[in-house]
Amino acid sequence: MTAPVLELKNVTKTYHVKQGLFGKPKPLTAVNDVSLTLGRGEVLGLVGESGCGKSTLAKILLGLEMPTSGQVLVDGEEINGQDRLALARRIQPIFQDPYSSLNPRKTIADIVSLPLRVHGVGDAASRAKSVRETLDLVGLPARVLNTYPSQMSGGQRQRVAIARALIMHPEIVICDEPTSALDVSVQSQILNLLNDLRTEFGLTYLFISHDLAVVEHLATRVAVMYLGRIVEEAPVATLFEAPRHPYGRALLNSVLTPDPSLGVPDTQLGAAYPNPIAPPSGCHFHPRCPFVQDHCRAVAPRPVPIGEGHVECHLHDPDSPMYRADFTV
Ligand SMILES: Nc1ncnc2c1ncn2[C@@H]1O[C@H](COP(=O)(O)OP(=O)(O)OP(=O)(O)O)[C@@H](O)[C@H]1O
Repeated sequence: MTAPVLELKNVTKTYHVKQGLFGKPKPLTAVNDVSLTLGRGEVLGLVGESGCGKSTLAKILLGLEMPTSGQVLVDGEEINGQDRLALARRIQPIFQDPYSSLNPRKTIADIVSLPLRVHGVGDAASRAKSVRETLDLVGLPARVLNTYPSQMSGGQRQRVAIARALIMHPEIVICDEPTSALDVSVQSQILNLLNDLRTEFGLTYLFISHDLAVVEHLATRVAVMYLGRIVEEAPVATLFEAPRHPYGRALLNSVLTPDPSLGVPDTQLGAAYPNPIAPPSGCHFHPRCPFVQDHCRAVAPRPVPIGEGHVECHLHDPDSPMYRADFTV
């Protein structure tokens, strides 16, 4: 891996959720002790079912949520509360639905120049020049400058969102399902654009997607998230050829729903996704795991380094009674 540009160390985010009108708030751990490292120029694909904590992780990286515990480091420097504005210059988001993430009352010129104005970068003339150059970069003509999001197609709107993200010259872009609201015919154009921009500017992406074909196409590494934890992380080829965690395999075998708005792969795992307020004992995946044994119900697995990644499963832990040296799923 190249020098790490972004590191998460034991990051946990716990919300307190009230159930019913008079219920006492109960802890819900949306992100649970996550450690991840992104090398410069890498694309880390983050996959998992709806509710597993992907967006919460993205919000923590964007400074929109503070972690309950753990550290976020950019270029080896820990980011804390006061650094959030500075962080926003280096980490920018592209969200799923460009229509709701773009202010319908603002012109494209206003939308794309907003980050420059918020951060007090340049004067009006230099900002206008940056906007024109950035729109050109994402394949939009200067004539769109004075139009509104409603006058554009979905693909054009996502290009505007990409321009807004890039105008600050960020190092890291958090792409949260950036193509799932788009027509299939437009998706590949946007993916190719993201890929070209990454190569040209040496960008690092965290790429959140439920679409494994997209992740395989774009990512260099993949992290599989389940109930707030990264249960498997590996280079993309390794994960797609031989997933080591039973959940990783289930995801790969999943039939993707034809309706992208659902954003949920059908894992065909039978048992329902667990309630994060009352997670299963031991290994959180045990109620759905085809390899479950009593040990899994009693003891939580620990992350075991394997190759250039890690996996959390007793079958891979040499210290576990379930260890099977030859196990692949
Ligand atoms: N502000 C909040 N307050 C309470 N619970 C929250 C909050 N935000 C998220 N959660 C809960 O945290 C868990 C993780 O949610 P999150 O949105 O991060 O998942 P996700 O994987 O991004 O799902 P999706 O793909 O549907 O967006 C869920 O159980 C969700 O209900």
